[in-house]
Amino acid sequence: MSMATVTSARMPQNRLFVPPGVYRPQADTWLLADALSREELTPETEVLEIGTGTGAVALHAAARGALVTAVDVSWRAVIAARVNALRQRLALRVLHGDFAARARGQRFDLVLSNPPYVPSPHPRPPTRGAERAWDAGPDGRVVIDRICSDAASMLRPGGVLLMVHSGMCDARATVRRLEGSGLAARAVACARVPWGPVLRTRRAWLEEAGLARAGDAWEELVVIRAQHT
Ligand SMILES: C[S@@+](CC[C@H](N)C(=O)[O-])C[C@H]1O[C@@H](n2cnc3c(N)ncnc32)[C@H](O)[C@@H]1O
Repeated sequence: MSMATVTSARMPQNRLFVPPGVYRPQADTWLLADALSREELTPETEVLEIGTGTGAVALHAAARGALVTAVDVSWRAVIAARVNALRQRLALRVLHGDFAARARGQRFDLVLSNPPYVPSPHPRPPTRGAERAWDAGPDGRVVIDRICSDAASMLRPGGVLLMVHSGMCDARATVRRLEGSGLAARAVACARVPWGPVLRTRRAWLEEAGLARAGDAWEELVVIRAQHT
């Protein structure tokens, strides 16, 4: 597994429309995009991006010719992704809603996600507001666990899930869960990034919850790749 230098070199970030309340693409976005760059895509490859935000990663796949569907619970994100697709003249189907409801009954060759993964003192993730992009319950795994549970049914045989999340929310548990549903899973990339403002404001709670040690200032991001056998 390589420790990546995360760059936005492959992504036209300056051309992205990022309205207030929509997740601004950052290190985790680029790490997922880098992992995506290593996957083979053809015009027949059907891709689903769960939690598309601005559509940055989905558009990266669309620019390589894949047939891409993106889904997000946030209407603002849906509109941003549609605007960004129009601006870049790329075909992208953007659906509003929870991924499980919108992907039900469909199978994809590639499922991508940079889901909410920040541990939060609140027992349940928020149902509205910008925090929906990062807050994921006390262990940071509420959405990750749901994606793990649904991965096998969303993928075609041979299909691949690429999911990025924080080392703080137990990447090994993700690998175990995915393997438990019959997928071959491993970490394929990681990057160390400085704590952002959300983690910094939660320092006392994270330390008390045993998710961080005093003085921690760097977070490890991990991309898990899981293949349907
Ligand atoms: C960390 S942001 C990632 C955005 C974008 N993919 C990126 O990497 O820049 C997570 C996104 O997931 C969306 N989201 C959260 N829960 C979701 C769910 N259950 N179904 C679909 N989208 C969800 C949020 O609204 C947010 O846009």
